[in-house]
Amino acid sequence: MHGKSQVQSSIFSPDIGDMPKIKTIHRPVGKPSNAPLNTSTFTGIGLDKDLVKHMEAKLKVTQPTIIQQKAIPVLLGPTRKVGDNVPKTDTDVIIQAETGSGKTLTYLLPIINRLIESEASPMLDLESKRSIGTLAIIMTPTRELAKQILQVLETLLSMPASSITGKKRSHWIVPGIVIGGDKKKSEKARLRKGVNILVGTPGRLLDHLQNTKSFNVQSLRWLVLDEADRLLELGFEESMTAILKILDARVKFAASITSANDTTGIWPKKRQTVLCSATLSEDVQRLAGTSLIEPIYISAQKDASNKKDIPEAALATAEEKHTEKFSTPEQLKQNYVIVQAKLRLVTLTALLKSAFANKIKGPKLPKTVVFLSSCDSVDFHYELFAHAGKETKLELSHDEYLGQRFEKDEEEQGDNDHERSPEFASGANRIDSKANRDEIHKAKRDAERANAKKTRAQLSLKGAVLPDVPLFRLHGNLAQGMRTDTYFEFCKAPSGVLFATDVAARGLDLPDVSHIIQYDPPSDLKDYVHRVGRTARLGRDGEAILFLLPSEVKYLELLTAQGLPNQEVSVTSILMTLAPPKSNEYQQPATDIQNSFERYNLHSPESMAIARAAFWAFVKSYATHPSSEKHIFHIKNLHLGHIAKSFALREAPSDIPQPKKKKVAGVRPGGKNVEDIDESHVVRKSQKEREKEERSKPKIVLKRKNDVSEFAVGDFKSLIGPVTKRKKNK
Ligand SMILES: Nc1ncnc2c1ncn2[C@@H]1O[C@H](COP(=O)(O)OP(=O)(O)OP(=O)(O)O)[C@@H](O)[C@H]1O
Repeated sequence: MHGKSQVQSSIFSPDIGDMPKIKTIHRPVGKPSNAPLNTSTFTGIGLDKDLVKHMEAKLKVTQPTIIQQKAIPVLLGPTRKVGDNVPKTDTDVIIQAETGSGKTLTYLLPIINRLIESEASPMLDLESKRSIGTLAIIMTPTRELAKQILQVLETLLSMPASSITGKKRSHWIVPGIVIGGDKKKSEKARLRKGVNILVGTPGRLLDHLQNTKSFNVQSLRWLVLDEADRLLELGFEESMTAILKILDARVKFAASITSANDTTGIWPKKRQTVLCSATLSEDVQRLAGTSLIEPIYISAQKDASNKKDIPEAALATAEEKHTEKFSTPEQLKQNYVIVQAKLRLVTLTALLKSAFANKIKGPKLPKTVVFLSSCDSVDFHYELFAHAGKETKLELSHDEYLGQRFEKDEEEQGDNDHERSPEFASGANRIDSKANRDEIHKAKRDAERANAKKTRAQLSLKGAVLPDVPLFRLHGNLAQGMRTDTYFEFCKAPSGVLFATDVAARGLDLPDVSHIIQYDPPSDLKDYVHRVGRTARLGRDGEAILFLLPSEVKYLELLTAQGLPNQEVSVTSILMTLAPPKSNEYQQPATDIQNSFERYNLHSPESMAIARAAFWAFVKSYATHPSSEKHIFHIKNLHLGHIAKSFALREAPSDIPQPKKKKVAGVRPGGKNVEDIDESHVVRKSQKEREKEERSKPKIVLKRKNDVSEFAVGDFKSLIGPVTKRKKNK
């Protein structure tokens, strides 16, 4: 693209005409549905007094939420005898509750409670405590979620001495973590010493089960699958099947342990498996196959399901009418906006600008997560918002720009050196050789790149587009250290924008997120629920908005069928926020923003390369929507020239990037583990396809139909599939 003169087209074109009218669910913002109840206490539902006191002091958690009230007594086991609904023996449990309703404490508290309860048992002497190995494993789909759970676990286990016995409680319970990206050697050493409650991601956990001899799981009593539907889905199937097989073979329960046997009666007699997610339904049993034994299903949903909100017409089949629908927090405001591709980028900018301009004066600072479909797109938007607007004004092609800059630099240099250099004084340097010019150019570009790399290695940046707003990014291609640090930094930040892939969609408890922007719709409907669930947590307010292209408007039907409420916001009302005070003129400011973004791309080969890679990643991830959504998301429906505009490119790039990934500071070179698979790279199947497949399989596995990796695609034709040619009449 460089060097070619490019046509700068307007982003505003005549009205796109009438849109099909889709019936959506209008639900007024309701009372918080995932907040703690004021009618119950933790001791009332059977938890140890010391543990409750400690939790109140450390986590400021005083009253249980609905799911905690329902599930904790069951998980505390039959010996506690709290409530009438506790089964007589420990059974497997499926827990389903809205995002941000405290599911982590729901399963952690009973496990810790049962461990500290048993510590007085003479059967569990100090020696056996040490040698007993891993008693609980908690599996999660992402490393950040594993770290978050470990943090909560460590906090809960830092209990002071008991007020009754004077002894320090829970000190013998050792928590630990095994995740991809961390050093295996140090994990091995910790496992050798003994980790009683282990949090991990499937790939690394399997690695240790296969290769770390000292990893003792013989006494395992709890296996928790957090975000279970995701773990039982595509991408994790091989690891999960292998893990369960190994655990089943190695866990020999009480028979192998003489001193710490089950006479205490406090721990489950055999392994208890707990599945947990906001998007689980009873049919997950079918996915989990033989790994669950007669599980009981505990849901936080009200008995009258939210199906009553769903227009009858949206429930297509009798089967669907009886299927549990997903639910989102009642206090969450959910909007959508239909935006033409050319206007996407300026609309996103307007939305962010207005959120930060208006709210910054309010009592609470805004904190926003923008979900994108690929790592490259995250990098592009992060870089763009961090650096655009700082460049010199430019209406030229890249080569013209460099040429002009060279002249300018020379003049500046000439001015500066005028007194010192006779050559400059005589103007001899102006007719410098081309070789010399190229050398200066190269040196300048190298310096620019070195600078850019330096800033990119930072965890957050501030740009000119959203002044004073720290910008973050999170995706699976970042180096692990940077991923972890960014996650913790964004948690701590009082305000900011996080550009992220679905790596941030599940389970992350990012404090005080006020806005969610789904700039690219998710490739799995369940992820819609998880993405919006990063806000409106634990009874707090929150707002989410979904961007749709005019050709994607039927996606609203899918949301409606799932009982997900949505209200339209017009694109004009968003762009209008760019207009100067007391004016309705928004087209010029929007055009200026678009132009400044395009100039930024033109200003260096590196920014251009990032934009082009993001463009192609977008197109490729578009191809990964499941077949049931192909009538909505099909590449044939995309106007590539307009999509290019949304990446601040003046034309759609004609070439597809080479398989070798560009090197960007902080980005991990090559090598993906299972848990790094970005959602965008996986072709998902429809519910029906999965069910059909599962019926024919006894096991946990779901086979990946077609893994479209970021670079697995050769050309545009291969993305849109085979085209049948008509035979020519001879
Ligand atoms: N009863 C409670 N009272 C106050 N705060 C709570 C309570 N239970 C949990 N929390 C806090 O609420 C936040 C959300 O909890 P958690 O991350 O477990 O939600 P979740 O249901 O697992 O969400 P997701 O489905 O998104 O994973 C955490 O910060 C947690 O400490």
